[in-house]
Amino acid sequence: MIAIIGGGKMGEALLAGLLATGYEPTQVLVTEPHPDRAAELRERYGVAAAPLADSAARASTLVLAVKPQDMVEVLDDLSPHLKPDCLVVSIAAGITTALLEKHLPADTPVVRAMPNTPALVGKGMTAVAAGSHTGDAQLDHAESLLRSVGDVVRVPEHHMDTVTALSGSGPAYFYFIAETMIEAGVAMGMTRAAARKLVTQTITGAAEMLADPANHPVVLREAVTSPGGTTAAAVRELERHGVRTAFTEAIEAARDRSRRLSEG
Ligand SMILES: NC(=O)C1=CN([C@@H]2O[C@H](COP(=O)(O)OP(=O)(O)OC[C@H]3O[C@@H](n4cnc5c(N)ncnc54)[C@H](O)[C@@H]3O)[C@@H](O)[C@H]2O)C=CC1
Ligand SMILES: O=C(O)[C@@H]1CCC=N1
Repeated sequence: MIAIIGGGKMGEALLAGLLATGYEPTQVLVTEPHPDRAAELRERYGVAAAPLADSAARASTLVLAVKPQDMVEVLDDLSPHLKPDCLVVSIAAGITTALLEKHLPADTPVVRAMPNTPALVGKGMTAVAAGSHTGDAQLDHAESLLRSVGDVVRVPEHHMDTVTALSGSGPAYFYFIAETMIEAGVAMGMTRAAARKLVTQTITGAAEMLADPANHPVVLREAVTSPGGTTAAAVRELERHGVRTAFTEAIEAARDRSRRLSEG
């Protein structure tokens, strides 16, 4: 039995992914304090909602999908009820395996994971790191659960705040760029629908080319940049406005925020 604690955006994405890859609704429990939301998940997926103590007592794997700020309270509440040898997987930004272990029974195997919202369409990118009592088989199990919503890589835990800043928050950066490009098209007189179509297909196509490891981003950009042409004019403006530095500092800010989230 798997229990998902927190039926928000990411909890639902994981729930949908598990069911889509062969788990039965009877094998999954959800703990969600908002009754309307719990009812919605029950109706949409046919899974049972359970109080935290029941989920902790029945599940052999717990997936913690609550906000980092709620994590310590949730750990303290579930800890006395936890089934022996239960694997605890947290997807919360910034919450270290050391913090999880401190608030769980001694020797509890934990995995810290960082997915992203494209998990909702099966195209997530998740990084995982094991805690100090987690064996290979348990990490494999966590990885296979998360593979139900996309790709998974293993990283040393000291990289998890950087992962959070790159791929965890990353979709928001691309939406920010998309929004800006669409509005630029609208400002130049295009309909929003037409600008959106152009921008969306451009991002999709560019992402597919970038996915081939043989294609370096600089080489791809050079191929678009005709001598004396339009792209060179655009890139010169991006450099003049310090967009490269802005992105680097934005990603550093996300990493630093992730680091601070463990401090409460
Ligand atoms: N949204 C994102 O792009 C990503 C979020 N995360 C992490 O996933 C976690 C959840 O994020 P979202 O799904 O975006 O948030 P959300 O706010 O949509 O979901 C959190 C859910 O937890 C529930 N909850 C609150 N207290 C609870 C308790 N005591 N017991 C059980 N459930 C409780 C809330 O009612 C809510 O439905 C966070 O820790 C976040 O850092 C990780 C990767 C990406
Ligand atoms: O913004 C956040 O804190 C969460 C973690 C990564 C993406 N969203």
